Amino acid sequence: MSEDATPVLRAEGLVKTHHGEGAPARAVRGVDLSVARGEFVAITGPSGAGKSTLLHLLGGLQRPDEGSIWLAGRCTDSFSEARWAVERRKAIGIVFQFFNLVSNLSVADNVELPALLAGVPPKKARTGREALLAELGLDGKERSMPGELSGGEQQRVALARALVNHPPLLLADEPAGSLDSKGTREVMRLLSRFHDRGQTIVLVTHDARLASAADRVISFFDGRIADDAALDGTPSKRSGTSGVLELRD
Ligand SMILES: Nc1ncnc2c1ncn2[C@@H]1O[C@H](COP(=O)(O)OP(=O)(O)OP(=O)(O)O)[C@@H](O)[C@H]1O
Repeated sequence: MSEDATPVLRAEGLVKTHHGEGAPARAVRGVDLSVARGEFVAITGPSGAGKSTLLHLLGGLQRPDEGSIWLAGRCTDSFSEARWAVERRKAIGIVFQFFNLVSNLSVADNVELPALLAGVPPKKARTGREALLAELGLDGKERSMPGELSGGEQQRVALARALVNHPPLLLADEPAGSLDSKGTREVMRLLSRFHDRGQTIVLVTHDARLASAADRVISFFDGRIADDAALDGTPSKRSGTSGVLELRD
């Protein structure tokens, strides 16, 4: 297999049960998934289906009870927490619903931090930060603190932070979930723009309209993939009826 044909992300047999106060929640019940370089995959489904848990497993933020994950062909089974942290810094950008910016760091420092932690020389980190913030319409906000920005602006800072190390994979967990309709449109437009330039994206959303920005939509239900369809009309391997029309209606 040539290097380009190696999936950016592959998962096999993922299972995850949460043990909280109440009954155990079987959030992910056996997921196989392969994401090719340059794909924009949306994972959509109802609240509680297990979407966020799946994304957390894919980004190494939680460990599966069973199953394996490969990043660019490298099996992560033996990764320590520290190794996963390094991978997230270099190979995986993540944006969350509530931005997760460091509140006592400026916009500039929030975006530069992952680059500096990855060993990028300060001058190069600054150049990268400046280019991304300009691209995301945030030049002039470098010295602002996150709390001084609108939700949409904070999410754009989070996007800049996620992309500053040019990770092969971007994971997005309900990135528009706490934004108004203008902020939602903006985030989706930006995700589409980065995808057009080759960024591989896995987006989790309960909103089927947002999912239609992707070129492949996975319907997630009760911890399992119920349907997996490319939006170019390619028939689903998992069901006789494509989920595309339902999602676009
Ligand atoms: N840390 C946790 N401890 C206990 N149960 C959890 C935990 N995280 C998630 N769950 C449970 O696991 C199931 C799946 O949750 P998850 O957040 O993955 O679903 P989701 O599809 O992302 O939902 P939503 O769209 O509402 O965010 C739910 O029953 C949830 O209550």
